[in-house]
Formats: sequence, C-alpha cells, structure tokens
Amino acid sequence: MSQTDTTETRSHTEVAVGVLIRESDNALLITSRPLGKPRAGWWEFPGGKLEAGETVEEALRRELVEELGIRIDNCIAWKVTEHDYSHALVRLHWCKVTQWSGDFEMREGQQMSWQQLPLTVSPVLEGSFPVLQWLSEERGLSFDPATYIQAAEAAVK
Ligand SMILES: Nc1nc2c([nH]c(=O)n2[C@@H]2O[C@H](COP(=O)(O)OP(=O)(O)OP(=O)(O)O)[C@@H](O)[C@H]2O)c(=O)[nH]1
Repeated sequence: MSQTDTTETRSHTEVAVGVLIRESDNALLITSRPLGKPRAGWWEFPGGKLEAGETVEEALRRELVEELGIRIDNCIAWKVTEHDYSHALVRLHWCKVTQWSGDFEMREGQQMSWQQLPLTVSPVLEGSFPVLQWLSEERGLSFDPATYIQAAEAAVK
C-alpha cells in the first residue's frame, strides 16, 4: 500500500477550535499546549477533540470551561480545515467567539496571550496557519507564512 493509500484510510480526529476575539482591540487569544500532550509548549487556538455524541459547539463549550474556566455566549461556525500530523489526521472546526463570561484560569498549566497579527509567540501548530492567513486577509494585513514555517521546522528537529 502506498503512503497516499495509508493516509486516505486513516480516520479523522474531529477538533473544535475557538477563535476568541477581544472586542476592545480585536486581539486573538492564543494558548500554549500543556505538558504531556503532543507538541507541548507550542501555541494554538484553544479547543480540543469532540467526545462521542457531541456537536462542535458543545465540545468547544466544554473544552473552554475545562481549559480556561470561561463560558462562551456565542459560537459562530466559520471554517473547517484538515491537517495530517504524524500523530493524528485532524479535522479542525473553527468557530469565532466574541462573547464570554468568567475570569480566565489556566486550568491545565498552560499560558495564554492576547495577540495581534502577525503573532509574536512561537512555534505555532501548523494546522493553524490557514486560519492565520484568513484572519490576516480579513484585517487587510499581509500574511507571510515563512516565519511561522521556519519556527515550526526548527522546533520539530
Ligand atoms: N486546540 C487546537 N488544536 C489544534 C490547533 N491546530 C491544530 O492543528 N490542532 C490539532 O488538533 C488536535 C487537538 O487535540 P488536543 O490534544 O488539543 O485535544 P484535547 O484537549 O481534547 O486532548 P486530549 O483529549 O488528548 O487531552 C491536536 O492534534 C492538535 O495538533 C489549534 O489551533 N487548536
């Protein structure tokens, strides 16, 4: 069986991801991956895997309570992307979130950062690059993937 065939038969891991946008300055919430997970210390948008029977919105609500201690008030389905990591083939369901309640608590020992584009944290998960491009385009900003790609490549070496 060729490598392509192997990829096609792998099942997707469904993931709900939140793009939290702060009203005052349009900053984006980026969090670091906790110790013990693949790519620990890398930066990502908050979220996680869907559990059996959950919708994307339900999974995102649960994950944001578990990880950050906040309750989201809205969840606007935005894009769906896929990325093939060595550890998983993921399907990412991206939602924009502009309203939430509660104080942020880093319940998994991760870090958080409110960021403008281009992001200054690194490395960032490769599966998030398309979304950084779309967000940049929406804001009339140029997008240069080179810096993100170089940081990711250096981190996996
Ligand atoms: N949360 C999140 N996951 C992302 C992003 N981009 C991206 O490729 N992913 C991938 O989506 C998957 C999410 O899995 P996870 O390990 O964070 O999910 P989880 O919290 O439910 O994990 P667990 O149940 O194993 O503890 C990972 O394979 C991760 O690499 C992103 O921006 N945010």
